[in-house]
Amino acid sequence: MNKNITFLGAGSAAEAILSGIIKAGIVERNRIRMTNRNNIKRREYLEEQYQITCCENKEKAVREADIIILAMKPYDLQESLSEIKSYINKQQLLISILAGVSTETIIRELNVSLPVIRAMPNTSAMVGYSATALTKGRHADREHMELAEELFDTIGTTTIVDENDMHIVTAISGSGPAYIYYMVEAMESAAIEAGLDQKVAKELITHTVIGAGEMLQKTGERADILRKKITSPHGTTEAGISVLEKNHFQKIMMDCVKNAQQRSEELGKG
Ligand SMILES: NC(=O)C1=CN([C@@H]2O[C@H](COP(=O)(O)OP(=O)(O)OC[C@H]3O[C@@H](n4cnc5c(N)ncnc54)[C@H](OP(=O)(O)O)[C@@H]3O)[C@@H](O)[C@H]2O)C=CC1
Ligand SMILES: O=C(O)[C@@H]1CCC=N1
Repeated sequence: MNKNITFLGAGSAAEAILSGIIKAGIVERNRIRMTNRNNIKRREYLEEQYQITCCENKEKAVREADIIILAMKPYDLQESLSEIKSYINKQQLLISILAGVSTETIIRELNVSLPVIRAMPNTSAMVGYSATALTKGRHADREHMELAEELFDTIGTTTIVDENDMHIVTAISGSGPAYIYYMVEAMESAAIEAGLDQKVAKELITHTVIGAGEMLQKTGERADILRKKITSPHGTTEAGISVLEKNHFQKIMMDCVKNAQQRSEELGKG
């Protein structure tokens, strides 16, 4: 990809994407720039770790970019856009990964008919497994979307969705890895409490999660069917699941997703 890419924001989401892009080798390192608000140590770490250019000067980084990736927190958006507003031009593509924030909000804040793509990746980008959802703003065309797909395909899968669906998408695949990690934390605690070595527990649980994911993908079976195949009558799985059922685990998970979705909606309102 013969494009200069500038990240505005150098936190965990930006690093996950950066790391995936670099591993894929789709963009030369000297074409990638990263800026943040003021954390110099973070910029030094990223420069050393990835051999890219990190800078404080946003003007040069933005003016020379073909693709600008917004990766700051939603509440830092206004300040960030006001800093770069005068350096942006319509030939550039702006990709926002901000939870909740619509393409219209960005277009309005910039007051320019700029192509904007909204993306919701997740941190599994770091290992090439992001499930990224993409949607385009009103000034973006097919070519812009294809460019965004080309970029995000290097860090996992891409799915085009309606912008109205971005809140629920953020709740399931943006935040989703955290729910899995939370469950893994509890499984590890139970294993250690039962006397299992921590390393052994981690190894077994990690492969269990990977295996379950692969089963969902490769068999194409519904989750409830796969679950039932493990649940022998009067067996251990039934005993375990009965506690989840008694404690309304599925309702809790649904509430968890709904709350995340609502939070995305709130973030979008500013
Ligand atoms: N974490 C995740 O799993 C995912 C996050 N997202 C989205 O990505 C965004 C970033 O999240 P995350 O990486 O977790 O957050 P972090 O807090 O880790 O990073 C935020 C970054 O934004 C920088 N920043 C703040 N203000 C400005 C500014 N004015 N100009 C340039 N950079 C600025 C910060 O710099 P400094 O440190 O100097 O203050 C920091 O590098 C959020 O909008 C989130 O919704 C999307 C998908 C997944
Ligand atoms: O927690 C957040 O707000 C971000 C968006 C999706 C994942 N992390």
